[in-house]
Amino acid sequence: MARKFFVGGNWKCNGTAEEVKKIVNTLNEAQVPSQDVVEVVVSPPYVFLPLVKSILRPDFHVAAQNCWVKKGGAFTGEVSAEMLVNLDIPWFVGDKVAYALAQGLKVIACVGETLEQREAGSTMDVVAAQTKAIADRVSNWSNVVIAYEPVWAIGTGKVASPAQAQEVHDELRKWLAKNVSADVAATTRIIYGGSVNGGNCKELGGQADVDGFLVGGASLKPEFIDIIKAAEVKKSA
Ligand SMILES: O=C(CO)COP(=O)(O)O
Repeated sequence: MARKFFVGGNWKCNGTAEEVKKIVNTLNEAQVPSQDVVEVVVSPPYVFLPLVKSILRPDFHVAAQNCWVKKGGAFTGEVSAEMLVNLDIPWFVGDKVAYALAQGLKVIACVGETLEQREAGSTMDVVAAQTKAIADRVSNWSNVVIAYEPVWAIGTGKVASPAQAQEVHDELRKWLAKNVSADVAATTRIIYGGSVNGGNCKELGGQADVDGFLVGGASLKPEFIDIIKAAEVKKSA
């Protein structure tokens, strides 16, 4: 079974209500490949989640950025995973993966090495250890997308080369085959994150084991549409 391309836009801590409406308008007006070809998820800051959910085109979905790790209660400022489920927020991106998964949210789980770890040659050990920590908590792999996100490439403008991304994604898939199952390895989307933009997305997306992207800075700009369209490179692959 072919893996459907996945493009996540992680808005992090950005935007005013007006800016958010403008981004959503741009997304809503865009001509992009159909849902059969690409799955698109955007994660606005919490305060904008209901707004974005109410105005975003129905073929795109929203993700919450992180959640509280227990049931609700007297925890100032926290938002529990149960509240997200109650509001029909389907996706989650952040580091509280175990709790989000336990509540039935679909998660984008992030792994990746620092520059020091890459230079020391320990990328795969680091990625394997982080993936194991996630795998230990997953019972339903269809709810998981793994983002390999080298820390040194996040928000730096220093993107991994297509060969670097492919090498790590390939190794990560082999890890899944050995430690989880051949089926999970074949079907789990492994997406690349770290300074993806409209200029580098096609070459990265053309790599056999790059199943999409987790995009930060460029997801706030119109070039996010080009990144979504990079899904088309898989058609000719
Ligand atoms: O961290 C990221 C997405 O979660 C990547 O961010 P940038 O695309 O800004 O490097």
